[in-house]
Amino acid sequence: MPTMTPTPRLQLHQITKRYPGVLANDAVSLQVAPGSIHAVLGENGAGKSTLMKIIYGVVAPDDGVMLFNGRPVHVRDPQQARALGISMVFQHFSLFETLSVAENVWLGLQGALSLREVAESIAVKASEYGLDVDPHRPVHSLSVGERQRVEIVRALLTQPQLLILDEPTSVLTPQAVQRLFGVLRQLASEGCSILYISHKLDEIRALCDACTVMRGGRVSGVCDPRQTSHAELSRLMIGSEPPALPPHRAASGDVMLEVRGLTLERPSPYGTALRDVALQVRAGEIVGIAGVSGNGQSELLEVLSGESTAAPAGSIRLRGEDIARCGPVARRRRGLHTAPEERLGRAAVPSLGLAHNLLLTRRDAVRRGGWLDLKALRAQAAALIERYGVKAAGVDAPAQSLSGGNLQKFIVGREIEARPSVFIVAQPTWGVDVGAAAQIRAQIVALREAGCAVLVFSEELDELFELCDRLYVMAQGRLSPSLPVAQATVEQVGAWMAGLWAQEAGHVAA
Ligand SMILES: Nc1ncnc2c1ncn2[C@@H]1O[C@H](COP(=O)(O)OP(=O)(O)OP(=O)(O)O)[C@@H](O)[C@H]1O
Repeated sequence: MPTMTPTPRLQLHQITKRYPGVLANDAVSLQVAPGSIHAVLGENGAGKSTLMKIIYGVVAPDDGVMLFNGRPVHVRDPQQARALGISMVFQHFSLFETLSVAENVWLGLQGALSLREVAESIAVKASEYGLDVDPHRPVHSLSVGERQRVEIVRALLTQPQLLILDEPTSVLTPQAVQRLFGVLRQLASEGCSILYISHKLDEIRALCDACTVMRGGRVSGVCDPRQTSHAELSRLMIGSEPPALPPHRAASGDVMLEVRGLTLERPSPYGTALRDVALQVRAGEIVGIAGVSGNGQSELLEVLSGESTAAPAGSIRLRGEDIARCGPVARRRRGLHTAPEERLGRAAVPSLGLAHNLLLTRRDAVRRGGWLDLKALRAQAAALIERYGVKAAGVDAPAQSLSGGNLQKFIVGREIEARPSVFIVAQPTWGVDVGAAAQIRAQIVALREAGCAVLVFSEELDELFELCDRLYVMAQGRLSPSLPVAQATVEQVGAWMAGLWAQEAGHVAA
């Protein structure tokens, strides 16, 4: 007898995947209808990315069956997945740094088109979906947000029947998120199914028509997110609602970090020049830098962390001392710690164990004469893993074996635990589940309460409004005047993100 429902686009039965020490997927079953936008929700390390990689042929399951359009398939590699009509946008990008956007995409298409044709189709696709991507830019010059747009355009170019997105909006602005949702709804209405991994419950409820929740490698629930409240989703995922932030304390202290007259030519032809940037961060306050990525944030972050020492002498002061020409080690010695936005590569050595990754910025286990106290180092890593709820096979688990959110918790924790007097962090809760995000924010607030001066770069306005006492907005290499969060509105900050603060003379607060 013919069935009333259409053949599912994707069916997974009892998919199991073991890694040393963890059962990443434990008999997972999941079904996605044609044209459905299906959310996969779960705390960090729940097994979402592993499951998606199995569907896309990056990881082979130990057990289980996959059907695509009703037919059993064994997807051996991503090339075969794409041939079937499955495309994926990864959480960690897979672009070659030294190549241009078009060259990267062209490589993936295996010579089906000329490079010029690829560049043209990228430009067409990008403008069709309102994604700002220049095919000729070299990838190394792109910010994280820009790279993500490239990945999305690249996936769309393959005309997928099933598109997998692993936290696609984590670095997009609110406007760009809305545009992306428009794109995804359009794709779905054309019959393309979408698997959508996200930690943002509001997005899932606004976008998705089905939701599979995972916990500890298993499916812990299936629901219609449009009919499920924020609190219920939270509970399904982490067993409770995330705690609210402790209240703000009023007084702030001395100026700890001061930037004045910071003008800097662009470090590469595609970088952003900094123009007369000025900011202050006082002890006991959290100051945010809002703005769309690619507007000079990475350049500012580099000169603040000491990764670049190109800032003019006297333009960056720590407690009044000129540190513009100090490297990162000298800055850390003076109490300034930075957690950059790119976790794998800049903040962690992917192949190195977690304990050894502590050594990148922490010297607590280094004894006189450079002797390394391995026992102390491992104990330090173990304590961090425990305190921040990092899911990892142990202190020697290589950084690259951690799920995105868990590595994030480890790195942010590593810097917070250093008890810095000035802490600079970019996208502190990128890819982190709601429970862990609340925990990281609470730790940042605790740092402030202990008198630390905190500077947070984030593209998430909600996060900045929740965390910060004051905000600056960055646009085209310039920094707006500072704005107390209590007086700021999303609309105003949005307008400032387009560089429009100059027109609001008189509105400026100190
Ligand atoms: N290559 C690997 N080697 C060893 N363990 C791995 C590997 N990849 C993933 N794991 C482990 O499998 C588990 C599931 O990880 P996965 O990346 O699928 O989680 P996730 O739900 O996507 O998390 P997140 O939200 O943080 O991205 C984690 O405990 C992780 O440490």
